[in-house]
This record gives sequence, C-alpha cells and structure tokens, in this order.
Amino acid sequence: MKKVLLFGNPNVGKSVVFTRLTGVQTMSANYPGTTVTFSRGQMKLGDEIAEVIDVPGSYTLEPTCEAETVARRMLDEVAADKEGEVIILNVIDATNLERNLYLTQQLLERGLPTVIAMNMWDETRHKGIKIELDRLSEILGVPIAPTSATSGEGIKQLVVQLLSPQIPSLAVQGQDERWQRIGGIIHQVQQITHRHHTLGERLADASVSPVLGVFMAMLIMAAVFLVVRFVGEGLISYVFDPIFDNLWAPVVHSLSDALGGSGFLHGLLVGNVSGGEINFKESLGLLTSGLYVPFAMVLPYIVAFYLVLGILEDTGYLPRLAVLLDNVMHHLGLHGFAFIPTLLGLGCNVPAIMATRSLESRRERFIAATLVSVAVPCVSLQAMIIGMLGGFGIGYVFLVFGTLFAVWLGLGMILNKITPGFSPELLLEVPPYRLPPVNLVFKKLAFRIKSFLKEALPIILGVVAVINILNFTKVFDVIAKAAEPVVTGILGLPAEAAVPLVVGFLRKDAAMALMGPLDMGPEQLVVASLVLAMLFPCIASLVILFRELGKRDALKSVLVMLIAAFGVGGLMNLIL
Ligand SMILES: Nc1nc2c(ncn2[C@@H]2O[C@H](COP(=O)(O)OP(=O)(O)OP(=O)(O)O)[C@@H](O)[C@H]2O)c(=O)[nH]1
Ligand SMILES: [Mg+2]
Repeated sequence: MKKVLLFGNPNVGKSVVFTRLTGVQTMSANYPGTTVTFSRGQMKLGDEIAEVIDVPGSYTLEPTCEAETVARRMLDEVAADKEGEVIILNVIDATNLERNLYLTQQLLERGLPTVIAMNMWDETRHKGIKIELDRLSEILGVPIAPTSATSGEGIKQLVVQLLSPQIPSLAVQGQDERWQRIGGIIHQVQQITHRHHTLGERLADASVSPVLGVFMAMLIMAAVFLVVRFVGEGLISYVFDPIFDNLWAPVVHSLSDALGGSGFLHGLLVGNVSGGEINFKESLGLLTSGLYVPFAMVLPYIVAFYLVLGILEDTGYLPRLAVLLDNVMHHLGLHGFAFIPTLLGLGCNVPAIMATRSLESRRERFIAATLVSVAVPCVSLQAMIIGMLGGFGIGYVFLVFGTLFAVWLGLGMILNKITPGFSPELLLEVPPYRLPPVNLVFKKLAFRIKSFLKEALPIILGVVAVINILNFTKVFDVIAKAAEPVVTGILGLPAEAAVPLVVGFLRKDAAMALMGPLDMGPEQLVVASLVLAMLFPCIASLVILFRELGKRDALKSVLVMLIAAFGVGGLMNLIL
C-alpha cells in the first residue's frame, strides 16, 4: 500500500490537512506541539487506497525534543522500507516560507517522492505576501499545491498532485549552505508588500506586553472561569437535572416498586432508596448514580471546559500566555511552554502527560509530568468536587482548588531544587492570532465528548456494579480495617473511605461518587478530595506516565505523589 507522510514545521496545519484528506478526526490547535505522536488514516489516491500518517511537527531532522525524535524515526523507517511506495507530503506555512524551507531542504535531500502543500494560503493575502509558486516548484523540483486547510480550499488539487509526486535531486548540504540557498530562493520567489498594522495586530502586541498583557490575562482567565461555570451549571440546572428529575425518576421509581424495593437486583439497578426518595448522587445503583454521575455531574463540565479550551486553543492565545508565565514557570524548573500541558491536564491528565513530549529536556518532562499527575485534577474530578462540596458552600470548593494550586507551586519549587539537570531558555514560536473556525471547534468538542463517554461510561458503570456485588462480601471490611491507621489515623476520614481511595485508581469521578454515602462533613470531604486528587493518578494516566518517563522516573514520580498526598492530607486534617 502507498504511504503518504505529512511532514512539516510545528503549527503549519498538518493535522487539519490530514483530517481533510482522511476524514479521521485529530487534534489541531494554534500552538506548536499539538501532535506529539502519529495518527493514521486512509485516503483514496486514484484507484488505490493509500495510508496517510500525520507526523509530529519538527523544525529540523536533527531532533531537539521527543516529538521531533518520533518524526525523525518515522522518516528513517519509511526510507529504509524498500517495499512500500512512500510519498512525502511536506506541509509548509506560506506565511513563514523562509523558515519552513529549512526542513523542506532536508527532506528533499532524502530523495524521496515529494509533494508540497503551501498551506495558510488564505493568510498570505492578508499579509501582503506574494509567492511565485511555479517558479518555486521549478527550483525545488517537486509539485506544489496552495491550500487553505481550514476552509478546504486547494485540497482537491493537492490530491491530484499526490498522484504524480516528483523525486527531487538535491545533494546533502551543511547547515550554512542550506540557509544560503534558501536566501537565494526567497529572493527569487517571494515579495512582501508593506502594510499598516491592523487593530488585531496591535491587540496582539498588547497581549504580550508585561503590564497590559498581565492585566488582559487576568481578565481572560476570569472570563474563562465564569463561562465554564456558567455553561456547566446551566447545563446541569436547566438540562440534565430536569431530565433526570422529571423524566427518569418516575421510571426508576416504578422499577423500584416492581422489584419490591429491596434485594440484590434492586440494589444493583436502583441502589439505596431511603425514605422512598431516590437520591441520584448517593443511591449507587446502575440506573441511578451509574448514569447520573457521568451524564448529569461530569458531562456538563466536560462540555463547558472543552468548549472554552477549544476556542482558546485555536485563537493562538495559549502560547502568549505561556510567554507571560515564563517567569513564574522558571521558578518551577520549567519554561513557559510547560504551562500548555498543565492546562490540558485540567481536562484530562493523559493528553497532558503526552504533551510534555514537546519539552526539551528530560528534567523538564519529569517535573511537568509529575506536577500534572499530583496537583492538576482532571475535569471529571473537578466536576465531582464541585458537585459534592458545592452544596456545603463554594468556599470549600475554593479551599480544595487553592490548596492544589499551592501544592503545584510549592512542589514545583522543591522539584526544581532537587532535580538534577537544567532547564533551557524559552524558544517558543508564537503563532499569529486566528479566528477559531467554528466547524473545527465543534468537531473537536464532539470528538472529546465522544472519547469521554466511550472511556468513562463503561468504567463508572463497572465500578458501581462491582461495588454492589462486593458489598455483599466482607472484602470492604477487610480493606477498611487494614487501611484504618492511615485513613483514619493520619487523614481523619472514616475507615470506609479506603475503598473510594482505591477505586480512584480506576476513575476519580467514580471514586468521588463513592464518597457520597459515607456521610462525611465538609472538612472531611475537603481532605478526601485532596487526597483523591493527589494520590495515584487513574490507571490510564499511570500507564502513560510510565511509558513517557520510563520506569525509573515514573517510580520517582509515584514516590513524590505518595509523600505529597499523605503529607498534605494529614496536614489539612490537622488544620481543619
Ligand atoms: N488561516 C488558516 N489557518 C489554518 C490553516 N490550516 C491550519 N490552520 C490553523 O492553524 C493552527 C495549526 O493547525 P494544526 O493542524 O494543529 O497544525 P500542525 O501542523 O498539526 O501542528 P503540530 O501538531 O503542533 O505540529 C490551527 O489553529 C488551525 O486551525 C489554513 O490553511 N489557514
Ligand atoms: Mg498536528
């Protein structure tokens, strides 16, 4: 089968081109380092089906970070594979031709069949950039198609070009020779006309200026927080709660009656019904909490958070925030860019830990991944904390989040002191602001909602079912008894809280739901939420942590986690 490999600098639109060619949904966002591993898909090329691979972006074929290593390895593999027919699809950001051509030259030196997509073609018009594509194609010796991937313009022509890729002949050169040649090419094919700054550009400058920028950042973050809360709470109070209370509750009530109000099957499906009232949060039946937790407590915040994150990602504001936060992050042994994985972690720790691949040193990856696993609760857990603690007063919710933030800062500073190695300076490319394409924002949101439901629903239902089945055995008593010295002694929680803490290993939202029936006071719930958030990340994140950091660093990370969780949990128990 033919293989089409998308290569190019970070943030040039490879993933959007990939989705256009294959229909396979991938993540795209307006900052470098969105794709850190490859996605595969298929496209029709003439009469054949070809495999298409979206490769992480790289500036050069001499890797400087894990994401670039992945790209380089991919190229070496296909070059060595004599069997299959390979086409290199080099995606170029036409508004950054000069810089992009460096990788292009390195690719052409490989002598593989190549086609170039001159992407962001729409933006060259606004920026007064003129590129003579015919001339450029002649010089480079490969076909070039102008594309605007977000609107889909030019993709058809690109597919036609992919039918007849050309094999370039370019001798391998040194770095200086390459830049020299590029200088000559740019001189021949590119013209830039002078323009005045637009309002958008002035705003762009302001958003990274030290004083105004920080002020704008605070406004934007406050707005983000308010919108997430508004959308999340709105969905709960006006959509999901009414559905559960008015439509679903009567169904469950009749079922409960039909099952005689007690017994094993009743417990499994409906759960505890005390005083004839169904409490969706605490009943712990498959049809009560099993559905209410994922749909009416977590999903609304998933929608709210990822809607806002998706927009933020596509505007190009995040790398600017990273620049502004560079100073703060340096105290944690990280550079500003590490802020982006951290922010992703507020959605889900798995992609966050993956995203640390775009950080340059091992030390940074260790610190960033550890901080995410310990102190950054995923949106599912956050939603449950809000749902369970919010009733006692929003102050308790802030206490949990504030403590986690303090842990993030404090632990970062400590790790910065004790982790050997050094953190390189910030060399972050800041892309231009872009208007988020509405269709892409919603596709991305739908993709993330689907993955949440696919991953969370089976596990949450599984936990509820297993807990019900185990309730009849003495296993829980044994766990509680064994854990009592720690759970009650150090953390001041009821011994039974050991069970949810163990379940946290599977999913934190399910675990938090199990805390509900334990009748804890708000202070205890604060401690329980904190320990749950900081103790082991869920199994999915833990697997990724080991894969990304390697066994040694991952074990160190787990050790840090245990100390931090019990240290902070114990301390809070003493204070509260
Ligand atoms: N205006 C415009 N924006 C585009 C075009 N193609 C992609 N974008 C935007 O550019 C940004 C980067 O797109 P991605 O597909 O994530 O880029 P990538 O090359 O995969 O980036 P990495 O995975 O980080 O290497 C996104 O915000 C896209 O919406 C285009 O043709 N025109
Ligand atoms: Mg990408």
